[in-house]
This record gives sequence, C-alpha cells and structure tokens, in this order.
Amino acid sequence: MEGKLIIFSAPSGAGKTTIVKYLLAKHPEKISFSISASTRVPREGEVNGKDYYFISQEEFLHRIAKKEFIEFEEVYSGTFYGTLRSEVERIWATGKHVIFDIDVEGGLHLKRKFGEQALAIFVQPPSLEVLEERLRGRGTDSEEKLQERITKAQKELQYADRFDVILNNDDLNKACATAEQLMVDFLSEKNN
Ligand SMILES: Nc1nc2c(ncn2[C@@H]2O[C@H](COP(=O)(O)OP(=O)(O)O)[C@@H](O)[C@H]2O)c(=O)[nH]1
Ligand SMILES: Nc1ncnc2c1ncn2[C@@H]1O[C@H](COP(=O)(O)OP(=O)(O)O)[C@@H](O)[C@H]1O
Repeated sequence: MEGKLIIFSAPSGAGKTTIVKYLLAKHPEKISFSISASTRVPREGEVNGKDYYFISQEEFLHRIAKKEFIEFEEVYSGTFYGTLRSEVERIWATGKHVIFDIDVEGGLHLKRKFGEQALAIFVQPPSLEVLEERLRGRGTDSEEKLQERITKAQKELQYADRFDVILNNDDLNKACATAEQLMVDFLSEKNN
C-alpha cells in the first residue's frame, strides 16, 4: 500500500527538525520519519538508524550505483544525503505516512516526483540574521561549516514560493500548531 509524503524543507537552522520531532511525538500512529542515509559525522546524541543511517562515502556511492535512492544530493561539499526507496516502502508497509526533513532541492525533487501524493512545506525563518543566531545557538557546527550553511541558506530562501505552503517559524509554538493542522488536513483528504 502506498501512503502519502509530508515534506519539511528549509535552510539549515530554520527549525524543521524541531517541528518534525514535535509532529512525530504527537502523531506516532499516523506518521513515521524517513531516515536518510548520510556520510556526515554523527553529532553528539545522534543515533545510527534513528537520526540517519550513517554510512561511508564508498558505501553511499555503491548504493547510488545500485539505484537505491529516490533522490540524493551532495548537500554540503563532500557530504552526501539521500532518501532510500527501501525506507519509504518500509514505512508505507506499516500503514503509516512518511514525514521528511530534507533540504530544499531534495524537497522539490520529491514533490515533482510524487505530485498530489506529497505536501511540501517550506519552513521560513524570520530573517537571515535570526537563522544565523539559531545556528550559533545550536552549537553543532564549526565556523567554517556555519558559513557554508548561511551561504546556502541565502540561495534556498529564494525557492520558498515553489512549495505548496510557506510556514513561518517565528514563534515555535504557533509554527508547530500550524504544521499540525496542515498535516491533519492533508492526511484527511481522500482523493490523492
Ligand atoms: N536531499 C536530501 N537532503 C537531506 C536528506 N536528509 C537530510 N537532508 C538535508 O541535509 C541538510 C543537512 O542536514 P544536517 O547535517 O542533519 O543538518 P541540519 O541542516 O542542521 O538539519 C538539511 O537541510 C537536511 O534537511 C536527504 O535524504 N536528501
Ligand atoms: N521558533 C524558534 N524560535 C527560537 N529558536 C528556534 C525556533 N525554532 C527552532 N529553534 C532552534 O533553532 C535551532 C535550529 O533548529 P533545527 O530544528 O535544528 O533546524 P533545522 O533542522 O532546520 O536545521 C535549534 O537549536 C532549535 O532549538
């Protein structure tokens, strides 16, 4: 059985992981997280097979060759991320819908591929300055990586209007409540 796809995309630091985690905690019976494969080094507290499937670049390239990805990207120089077909099928087989935390290009790629079966939400930070503050506050990236994320964010913000919905994440509680409503409405639509 095929379910639906709920896609959250945004520049790094906009708050998509926080919002996705909120929805997963609140609706575990409806949705399940698409665990991406990544060649990134795990952050403090991240668990292999829960946050990501952390794999080597060699294995990633091998899986590209075997056509195991629905989409993949070199999101930051030298770091690959990708959605495994097996992951989406595994979740659908449990009767749940799939929720994604994925970069802007990847989100648009999935939307193009799945059309009405997917809801693509762009999480909009109040400003680039606030985005930078949030990234610094999170404290997970070196100055170099932070600058790379901010440069990429400037480009990504221009793609917001290609998404089905733009979700403002100024007040986190409001953003979570709106995201929940959007999701519940979309999942209750029958004809897609
Ligand atoms: N295209 C694509 N992007 C992904 C995938 N998984 C994660 N990403 C994105 O890669 C970027 C980097 O993720 P991460 O290193 O976890 O840091 P974050 O930016 O703080 O969430 C984020 O924009 C993620 O949403 C994937 O499977 N495909
Ligand atoms: N509305 C908000 N107001 C203030 N801080 C926020 C808000 N949303 C998220 N954050 C914080 O900003 C940082 C980046 O959020 P995160 O969810 O990791 O973003 P992303 O997954 O888009 O990179 C985290 O430290 C998070 O707690």
